Amino acid sequence: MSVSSPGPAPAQSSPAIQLRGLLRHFHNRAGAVTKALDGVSLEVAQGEIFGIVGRSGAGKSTLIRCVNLLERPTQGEVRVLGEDLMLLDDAALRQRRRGIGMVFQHFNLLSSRTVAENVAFPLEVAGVPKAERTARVAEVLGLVGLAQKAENYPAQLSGGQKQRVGIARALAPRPRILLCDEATSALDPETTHDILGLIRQLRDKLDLTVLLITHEMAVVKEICDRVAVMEAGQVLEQGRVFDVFTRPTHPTTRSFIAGTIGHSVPTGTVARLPAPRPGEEKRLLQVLFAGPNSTRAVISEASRRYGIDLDIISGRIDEIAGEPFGLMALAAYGPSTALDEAVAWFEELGLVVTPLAEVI
Ligand SMILES: Nc1ncnc2c1ncn2[C@@H]1O[C@H](COP(=O)(O)OP(=O)(O)OP(=O)(O)O)[C@@H](O)[C@H]1O
Repeated sequence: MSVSSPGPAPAQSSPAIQLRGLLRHFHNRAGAVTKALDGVSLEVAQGEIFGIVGRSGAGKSTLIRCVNLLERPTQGEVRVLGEDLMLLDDAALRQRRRGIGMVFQHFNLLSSRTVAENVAFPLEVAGVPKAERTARVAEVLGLVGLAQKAENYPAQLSGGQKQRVGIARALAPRPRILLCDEATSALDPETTHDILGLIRQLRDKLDLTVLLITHEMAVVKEICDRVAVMEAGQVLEQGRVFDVFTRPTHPTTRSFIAGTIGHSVPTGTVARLPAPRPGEEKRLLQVLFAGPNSTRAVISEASRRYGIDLDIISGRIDEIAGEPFGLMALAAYGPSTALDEAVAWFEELGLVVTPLAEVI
């Protein structure tokens, strides 16, 4: 048995992963049903890093486990590299799973084995001859920057190093697809950044397709090309990360994003803002803008059109995958209806307006 790429070569145009109408229902003893997946459809293109984000219980783990059929959907279609996995017998499925590597939150390393032995494990299971195994282990440990640690035991490694071993083990059988199940959730922010950087590098170098699940929008912002936002077993929205961040359509997405790119406005500044005049209101707003509309021009025009005052409290430019977007905190003063009209006009122009209280 060799470690050459498992499974049939895909047609170039077919998506790496296609999920259609997935249902996964769990029945408890009392007869109640949990719809962990309630009609999920999505496609991940070859070479893409696709994120699934959602709160605890949204159905993310169930979904990612359906991709290699560790979890069998109650209904729906799971296609990987164009092939319907649900139609395969056990032996064929075991073989295809070698083409789908998996990385776990808690690394799942065997403590009694060295780093090299952990990485060799899936190759042993696949019956790869020893010499070939040794060469491949050295190669993947080099890829993840752990060549010097081959003879160490997991207990001698930091969390980030353990995850590098987890990634090397997943890559040893030369998968085309890498599933990452909260791969950085047990790591500190700096190590998270390193591991995400490594995953991106490996995607580029090995032409991998990566599907990751996370509860952190910051992870999505840092590494993903596209994202699906999940809640209660359903996909609320999906699209390019830049579009979902700058034009979220669902309140859950907005609240996820708010926590990630939200404003920090000094409380003293807010406290010093003047009170509204009688018959007027004061609203503190965050305005997110991307694309052709310059905010400064939009803000002065809104003042003129609606007879309101708009004071800029703070502003900054952020970016996702090199594409810039602006964030501005505004204090808006005027009659309630005029403020409503101005906000509606901003939104018509494609700006995303959120009460500042929701983002600080
Ligand atoms: N084996 C199971 N038996 C019964 N219910 C389950 C099972 N696995 C998951 N569930 C339920 O399905 C729903 C989705 O769970 P899932 O673990 O997929 O969510 P998640 O988004 O990954 O959350 P977390 O991040 O907390 O793992 C939850 O309500 C969970 O309790």
